Amino acid sequence: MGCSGRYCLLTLFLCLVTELAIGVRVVPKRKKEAINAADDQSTSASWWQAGTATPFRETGSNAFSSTHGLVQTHPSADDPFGTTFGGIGSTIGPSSNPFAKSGSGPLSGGVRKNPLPSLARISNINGKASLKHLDFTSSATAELRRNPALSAPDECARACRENEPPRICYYHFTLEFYTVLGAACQVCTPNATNVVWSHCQCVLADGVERGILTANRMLPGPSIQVCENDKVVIDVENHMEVMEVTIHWHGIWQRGSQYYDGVPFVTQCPIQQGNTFRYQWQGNAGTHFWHAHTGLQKLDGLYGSIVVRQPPSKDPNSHLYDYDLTTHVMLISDWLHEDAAERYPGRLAVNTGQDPESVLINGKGQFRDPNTGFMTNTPLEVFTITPGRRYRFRMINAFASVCPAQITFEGHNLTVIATDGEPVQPVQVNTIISFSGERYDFVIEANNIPGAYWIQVRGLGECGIKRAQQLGILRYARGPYQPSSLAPTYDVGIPQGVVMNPLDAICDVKRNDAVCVSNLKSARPVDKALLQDRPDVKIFLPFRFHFYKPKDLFKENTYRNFLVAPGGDHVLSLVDEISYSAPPAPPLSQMHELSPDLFCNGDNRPPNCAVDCRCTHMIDVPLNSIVEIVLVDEVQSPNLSHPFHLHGTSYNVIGMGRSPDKNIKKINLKHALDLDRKGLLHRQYNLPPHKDTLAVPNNGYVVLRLKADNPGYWLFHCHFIYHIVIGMSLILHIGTQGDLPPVPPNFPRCGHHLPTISPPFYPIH
Ligand SMILES: CC(=O)NCCc1ccc(O)c(O)c1
Repeated sequence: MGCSGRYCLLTLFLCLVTELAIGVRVVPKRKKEAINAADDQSTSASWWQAGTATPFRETGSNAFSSTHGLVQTHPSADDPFGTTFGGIGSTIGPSSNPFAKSGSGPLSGGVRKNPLPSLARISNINGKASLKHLDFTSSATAELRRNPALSAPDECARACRENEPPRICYYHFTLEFYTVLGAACQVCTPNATNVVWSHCQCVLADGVERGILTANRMLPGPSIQVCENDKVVIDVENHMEVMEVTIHWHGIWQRGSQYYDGVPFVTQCPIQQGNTFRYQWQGNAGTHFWHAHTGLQKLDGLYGSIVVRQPPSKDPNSHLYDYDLTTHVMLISDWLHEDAAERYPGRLAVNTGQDPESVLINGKGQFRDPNTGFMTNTPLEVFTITPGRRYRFRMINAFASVCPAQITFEGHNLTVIATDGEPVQPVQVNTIISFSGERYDFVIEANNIPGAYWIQVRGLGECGIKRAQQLGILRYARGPYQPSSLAPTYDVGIPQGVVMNPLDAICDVKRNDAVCVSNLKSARPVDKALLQDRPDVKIFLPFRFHFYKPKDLFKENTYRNFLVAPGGDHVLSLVDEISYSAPPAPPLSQMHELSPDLFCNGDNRPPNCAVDCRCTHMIDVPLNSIVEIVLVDEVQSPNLSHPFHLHGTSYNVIGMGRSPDKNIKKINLKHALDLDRKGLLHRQYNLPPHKDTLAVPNNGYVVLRLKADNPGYWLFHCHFIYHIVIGMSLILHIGTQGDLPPVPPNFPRCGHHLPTISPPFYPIH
């Protein structure tokens, strides 16, 4: 079968190129009927169907590439090469801040008075309106007007300089129920120069219509890009009907701002519908991201990037790149074509399991309907580079499902220089495998023949079943927009070469085909105290699933939560034989009101706690103690490696691997303890890398160390979203109540209301 008319089945890769130009219609959710419906509407061509004489794709400044693209106009003070990314910003004038008061202060607009060319090449951040935010709602406007100390998002996304005073960067997120391919997509018509107006509220995703959740009607939501020492203020206005929410700032340590970590019923009460909650924190440097931490909302669209930049002098790897552009942030996410809640607890017949249909790169992509072969024609993400230059890319794995993601750039090596925000000694690889919650920063040198090259993101593990993948384009400025090679398919991908983060977890031998996370070396000093032989506290944490027999689960008057895994098993998550359940109010702000009986851990199990023990799993460690955590994978499901994320601080990866004992088919706590006693747990103390999210190899273990110097209640959990909701979490409680900053004034409260039952007002007959 080949191409039939505009469509093609098997020779999709050939047609991808032509499809972009001729505009194939979108594949809607309900397969057959809906495609016919789309056929009926095809006479009124939508603007993303680039069937016009001057397809917007040719300009490089359409709405989609404009937030992440690069055009050759409007050279700025910071951009000696004239390769500034203009896009939207270049169309709406010189100032990013529509409220800019000319003359003085942080609101004085985007024109820099004292450019520092020596820094420009390192951090080529254009101070103009390059970041799409759509957050100038009346309340955001009012706040910026009211408070002249605040800087707007585009003023904060800038080159960072050593002696520059910090800014207060203000963001406003409006959270709503929203739609992919809603009517906004008919309103955002490109103008004569093919530039879509800056407040376009069209969300395209992979071209498949569905209801979603958004912040400021964008996918991903607004990007927070600031300099180290800036203060970041985000007003989160929740307009999601009948939904509570919290936002977690993944990778931000929240030192001194413990109350703004965004964990429901741990650090705050969730934000009710109609309420606004003001988060404020100062970020540690690095590539991070924000996402909803309540329920499954993250998977429905509530996420966005955070970049905290530093002056080049503070980054040990700054000599390795020329540009660190706001547009070269690469957030990858997995994507369903229905609400995430459709898969929880999970179905038995259709749409079983929790595996995504699709993958997005910065919220963009195309989708090939496996039943029809039809492909959507929505735009792919394009990253533009200039020949000879070296670019820092900041990749964020915002996946929510269990699939690892593999990212490969055709014709280009990747030099990994940081992970989870922390610098590492550079290593050159060809492909990076990452897990939910991880970040990898890498340098790409534009040293190939100027042209366009494919970027491929493949979902591995369970995603291999549906062959979920996505493509993007790495484009040389002034070159063609379309790669000359065939589009890589799931099965015939870009050659993989050296792998960062191999799934086989063979990390204790020298090899030249792969680099394990535990082989990375920190590029900043590691606290000596962390590397002592005996940590102050040593915690072994095995984790697994409890498999329910339906007759035990569906008993009269019992309502235990569970997940229907892809194979139909009904499972509950256990860490150290405990399934985490949230307390009714946050211990951080309302500890004195919570019954001590709520809390438990491996040494203090509630009386009569059964095989599916549920309580608020909390482990106390003294402030400033050196803590070692050994995570042991007792899940024993092939293909599944669980990434554990720690809030409040990073840890150092001392070791990872599998049992050296070939007779041991499955590792468990007892065996790991045994290995440790014999000194056979792999540990290495030479500059172990800092991370905050790390996959425990399947049938293996990891050894982590941290200094417990940030007091608070910090969630430590598997970052797979469906595993969080079935209890694969615990609280690492560092220090005591007295070590905490005071509860902010008027901090929202929550909890049960169970007064004594009062006597009736009127006599009962
Ligand atoms: C035999 C077995 O281990 N089955 C469970 C596997 C599983 C459990 C939970 C998930 O989310 C998942 O994707 C897969």
